[in-house]
Amino acid sequence: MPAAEGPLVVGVDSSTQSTKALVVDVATGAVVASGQAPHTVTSGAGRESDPEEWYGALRSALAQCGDAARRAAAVSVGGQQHGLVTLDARGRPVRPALLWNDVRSAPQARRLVAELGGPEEWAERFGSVPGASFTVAKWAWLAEHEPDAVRATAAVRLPHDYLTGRLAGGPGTTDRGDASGTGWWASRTESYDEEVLGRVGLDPALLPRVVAPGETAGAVPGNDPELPLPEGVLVAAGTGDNAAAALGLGLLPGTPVLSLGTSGTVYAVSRHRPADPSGVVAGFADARGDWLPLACTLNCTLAVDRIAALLGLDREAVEPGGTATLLPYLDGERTPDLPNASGVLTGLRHDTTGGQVLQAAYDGAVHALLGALDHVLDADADPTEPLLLIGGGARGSAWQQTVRRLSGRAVRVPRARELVALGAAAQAAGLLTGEDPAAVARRWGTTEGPVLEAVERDEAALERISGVREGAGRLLEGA
Ligand SMILES: Nc1ncnc2c1ncn2[C@@H]1O[C@H](COP(=O)(O)OP(=O)(O)O)[C@@H](O)[C@H]1O
Ligand SMILES: O=C(CO)[C@@H](O)[C@H](O)COP(=O)(O)O
Repeated sequence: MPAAEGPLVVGVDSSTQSTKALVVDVATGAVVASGQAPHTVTSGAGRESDPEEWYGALRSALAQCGDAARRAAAVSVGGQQHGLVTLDARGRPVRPALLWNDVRSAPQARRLVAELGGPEEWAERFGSVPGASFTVAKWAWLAEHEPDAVRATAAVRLPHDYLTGRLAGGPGTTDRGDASGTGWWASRTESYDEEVLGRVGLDPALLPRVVAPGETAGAVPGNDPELPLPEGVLVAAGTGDNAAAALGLGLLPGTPVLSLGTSGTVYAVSRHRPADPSGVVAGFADARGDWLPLACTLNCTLAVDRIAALLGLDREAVEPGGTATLLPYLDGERTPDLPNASGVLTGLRHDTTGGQVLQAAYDGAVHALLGALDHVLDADADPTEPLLLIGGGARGSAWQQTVRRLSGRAVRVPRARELVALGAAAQAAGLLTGEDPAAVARRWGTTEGPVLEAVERDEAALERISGVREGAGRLLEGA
């Protein structure tokens, strides 16, 4: 790894499957050390993860960075959005966190939307119509199913809040980007909404202070001998992982991003506060003071990898042609809003090959994301602007070619791999230098990488998938 010129900062990505840490040179953006450690996520009815394990993974990822982490001057955490972390009076988790992809809270979300004025009112006031992923629905689920856990809760946090709190100590903070995915932070007023909190019986005193963009969350007190960071390291506000990636790309309004990770997301930065009553677009805030309209699917890389495993194929062993259509809703789905759906495979013939079925899985996953692309972009966005492709899946040729064929747009694949961790690093760098974190990332050249030229959009495949989705009707609603 290259020698450092400037001060060093640490950027952390605590996502669904793992924690990744990068030590980055503020002067050049060079990654001088990195580490990664996995998380355990439950399978079955729900999706839960132990916050203590995330902190262990953070310590382990930092330890892999060796001496570089011990020389860092600032740190920041980007975390998976929406997860409900409940802490007791001593700051310990009351129970495992309920994650963004846990669909058990779908009935609570529907009830809340109906009780508080319907989708238009939610979109106008909160920027989003909450589904099962939103923290408010998870809290309502917990109150209904585990009232003892709710009674034992002295603090409510999001995943990045929890880790930021473990690093900085103190009473706890969050930021506008991650707060905007809770369903109790109103984008209209940029503050916690007492009416919705009252409705779900959550005392606002249990929530963290929302620090302003550029404000510090504190400094590492140096009381954890197993944390390989020096005492006094500044801790930046941190944010949700998608908002962190937007920082890491130095994103300007109108440039679309498609992220292929555990979740699939499509988003853009906007100067206008989003308010989509259809619920397709979540009207998140970004980490700088703008907005981040975003659509998210539950079934992306893990679902396609699972189909490849079922077929006994390598994930790249796709074949063109055929009539197979696959809706890969293995975990239920969020976009479209079908929390109880399961996967659907149709259009099989005697000559259908396994490779064609695998290609159909990629097509189904990408179709859901591209369907939301026009909704996240402002009317003035330039349609010739290349789509930025990021996340673990962006490294795969089958993913790249599927996005290219179904979008009809040019696709840029940044060489920089960990955009969430880089965005957190840029936020930490901004805290040190006073620069805008997105400008830091642009200075680092994080979007540099090959551009795949646009090809003609495969309208026939898109229409076939839309037709199957419409025709599947009640099949997709059942448990
Ligand atoms: N070379 C690759 N080709 C295609 N997919 C990949 C490749 N490497 C990793 N992936 C996929 O990326 C996923 C992880 O993406 P990542 O963005 O790191 O996850 P997370 O959303 O949890 O941060 C894995 O589940 C895997 O399917
Ligand atoms: O719920 C959302 C966005 O609203 C997800 O994007 C989560 O933030 C999880 O992200 P990854 O683990 O896939 O990065």
